[in-house]
Parts: sequence; C-alpha cells; structure tokens
Amino acid sequence: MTAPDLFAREKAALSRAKEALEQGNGEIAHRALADLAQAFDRMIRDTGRLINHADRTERELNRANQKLRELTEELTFRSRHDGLTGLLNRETFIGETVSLMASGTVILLLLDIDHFKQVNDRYGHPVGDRVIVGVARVLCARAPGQALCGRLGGEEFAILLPHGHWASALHLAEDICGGIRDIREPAHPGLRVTASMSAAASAPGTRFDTLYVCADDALYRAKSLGRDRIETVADWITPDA
Ligand SMILES: Nc1nc2c(ncn2[C@@H]2O[C@H](COP(=O)(O)OP(=O)(O)OP(=O)(O)O)[C@@H](O)[C@H]2O)c(=O)[nH]1
Repeated sequence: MTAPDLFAREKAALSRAKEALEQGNGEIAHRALADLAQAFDRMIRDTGRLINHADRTERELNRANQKLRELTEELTFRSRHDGLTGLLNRETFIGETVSLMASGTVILLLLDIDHFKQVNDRYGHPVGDRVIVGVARVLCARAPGQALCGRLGGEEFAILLPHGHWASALHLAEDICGGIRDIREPAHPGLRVTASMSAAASAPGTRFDTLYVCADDALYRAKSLGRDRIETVADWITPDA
C-alpha cells in the first residue's frame, strides 16, 4: 500500500494555476490563483501545526529520556549500596576490594558494634537502626577519600585502605572507635555505643578470603578480650599464606 500524498490538494491547485497561466485565460487564471493562495495558506497552517507537534513530541521524548537516565542512576546506586546507611553493600565492597587486591597492598579494617542485640532489646529496633546509621556516619567522616566503606551485614562494617600506611590505619581505627563512643541518642541519654575492630594488611595478589579470615579472627579476639578495642594481625598476609 502506498502512503497517501499529503500535498495532493496543493499539487492539484498548483497544476491548475500553471495550466491557466499557460492558457492565458485571465478569469480562469484568477480563480486558479485564488485556489492556490488558499491551498498555500492551508499548507502554512498545517506545517506550523506539524512543527509544533514535532517540537512537543521532542520535548516529551527529552523529558522521558532524562527520567530514564535518573532512574538508571538510582537503580545502579541502589544495587551497589546498602539501603539503610548508603555505604557500599557487601557484594560491591568485596568486588571492589578483590580488584584492588590483585595489584596492590591493602589494609582491611573490620568493625562490629558491641552487644548490639541489647541495644535493640532495650531501646527498640528503630533506635538500633539509628545507631547503625550513626556508626556509618562516623566511618564516612573519618575514612580518607580513597578508602572503601562498606556494611558487610547487620552490625558489621569494613573499611578498605588501598596502599594503606599501617600506623595511619591504626590511628584511623582508634579515631573511629572514639567517634562511636561519642554517639548519643537525645531521647535515650543512657545509651552508650562501642565497637570492636581489627586490622590486617596484605601483599598484592592475596585472596580476599584469606585476608578476611585473618581479620575476622582478630575481630573475634577483640570481642573475647573485652570489646571496645582493636586487635591486629601482626604479619602482612601474602598470596602463599
Ligand atoms: N536494628 C537493627 N538490628 C539489626 C540489623 N541487622 C542485624 N541486627 C541485629 O543485630 C544483632 C546482632 O546480635 P549478635 O550477633 O548477637 O551480636 P551482639 O549482640 O552485637 O554481640 P557481640 O557482637 O558479641 O558484641 C541481632 O539482634 C540482630 O537482630 C538492622 O539492620 N537493624
């Protein structure tokens, strides 16, 4: 099926006008010219409408595209971050750490809030949530720009320091523990929060699991030695460990 000729009427008016001019008949030419003027008028109006419509459609398309871009960005953010704290989620934290460990030295700090179950039991889950957010804020505020900050699960957090300096990492851990001790809930003046931490360093090419197990053992030690303290893995972990 062929598409309809959008300008059929205008073309007919034009050919009538041409014909009348060729014949030199003044009256017919006059009528044909009037027809042509009408057709031309209509064409200008229709073209104007079409252009307006096309402009509107383009604006709507641009708006839809912009919305789509924003939604994609939001979805990407949500898929990479923890919903409560905005820190990297477990999968993203581990994935990015694995990449960094392939070619560089890293220091991993693990952090676990102490007796967090009691916070929930005594003050309620929403207060527990606020404490988790408060801890995340302490991490974000203290960690250097190139560090990765993640929430590995419930009340467990991690910081990855690429090319980290051991003494600075320990200083950072002390600073974070201090910041967590300062967390307050105005509605519950008696609430005190502490966290246990561990630190472990690894040479390039070390597997994440190897580093994590060592750091986790040290964290367990910090818990069993009384909590609110930092335990370290003495030796650098190497790929053949
Ligand atoms: N409010 C809140 N609680 C959570 C969340 N995720 C995990 N929890 C709670 O965290 C608590 C963790 O308790 P445990 O693993 O026994 O550890 P703990 O009480 O902190 O004790 P230690 O780690 O040994 O000091 C549990 O009661 C969980 O329900 C969360 O997103 N929000």
